[in-house]
Amino acid sequence: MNVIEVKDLKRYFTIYKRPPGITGIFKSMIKPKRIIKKAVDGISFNVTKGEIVGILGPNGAGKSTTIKMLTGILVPTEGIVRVNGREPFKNRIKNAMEIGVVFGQRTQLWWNLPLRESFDLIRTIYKIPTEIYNKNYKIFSEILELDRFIDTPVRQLSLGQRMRAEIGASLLHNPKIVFFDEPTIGLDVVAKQRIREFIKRVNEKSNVTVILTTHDMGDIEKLCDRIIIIDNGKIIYDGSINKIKEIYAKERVLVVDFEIEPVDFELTMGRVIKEEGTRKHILFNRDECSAPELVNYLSAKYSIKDFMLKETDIEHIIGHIYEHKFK
Ligand SMILES: Nc1ncnc2c1ncn2[C@@H]1O[C@H](COP(=O)(O)OP(=O)(O)OP(=O)(O)O)[C@@H](O)[C@H]1O
Repeated sequence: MNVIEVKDLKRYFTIYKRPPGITGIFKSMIKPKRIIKKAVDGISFNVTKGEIVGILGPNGAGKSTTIKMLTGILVPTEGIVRVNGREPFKNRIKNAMEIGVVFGQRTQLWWNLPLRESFDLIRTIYKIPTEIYNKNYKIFSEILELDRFIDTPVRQLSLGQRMRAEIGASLLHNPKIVFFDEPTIGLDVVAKQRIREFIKRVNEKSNVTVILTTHDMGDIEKLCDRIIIIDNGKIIYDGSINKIKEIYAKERVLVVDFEIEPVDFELTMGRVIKEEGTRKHILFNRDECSAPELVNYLSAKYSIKDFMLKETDIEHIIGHIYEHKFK
């Protein structure tokens, strides 16, 4: 069953550009220069109940704009968007009752109130029956350890504590779908793990559909069955992570430590994807050359201290897709 349906969805913004300098100010007063920014430019996808879908893309790709249309915050310029069978921007209140939303950079909690009172307000706003509230709070608190800071004002919470609180808060009313915009941004490794564990558990136990945007490949690998990659407002990949890995399975990375920084470094096979002092990460395709061939080539020209062969990880793969587009 599709809980989200998106068809040829577009959102354009009109931006007024002012030429530089004083003359620019006058010019823009007489005839402002209008530019249409196609933030989301005709995307289509469906999501079925219980899926965890990661929306990925470089900065400015259109991820947040997509989430904002799905949650009813933004009205689309064109196209169809349905969440739980409704158009979110037309049914904002009904929609809000059935979804949970966390924008990593913003808070839905009351800054000056202790967390407990923020939760109480959410219980009242969403009319959550006491029994459900108590049950959810108990489960969430166990994994997210909310009791440790439930009486602390939100403004005094650390980023990790606040994100645990935000994610717990977004699920108190048993939403069918949750939207997380960068839920682990700025968190340390342990806090990230705890949040991922929690999302996974709620998804498995309650079959909640999860849509998340992230730049963190750990979130993607640990959580998502499926990824949608957006670039320039268009979908360039929609499918499983495994499929992407298979496509890129022929690629390997040779990490080479040189004795000294090579002068006029040249490569006739593969390409450098990362440099750290005298260490270079060279990506090559096994169909085009073998690792020994590459090592022989390099050692004939430069002085090599050490080398190591690596599978391409998801971070490299996604970076590659962003740079070259998916074919
Ligand atoms: N209100 C707005 N007015 C004008 N342009 C906007 C507005 N909101 C977004 N944009 C533009 O639309 C494009 C997509 O923005 P969006 O925030 O959706 O990107 P994103 O993929 O979420 O990026 P990031 O990873 O940096 O958060 C960007 O070029 C952005 O500048």
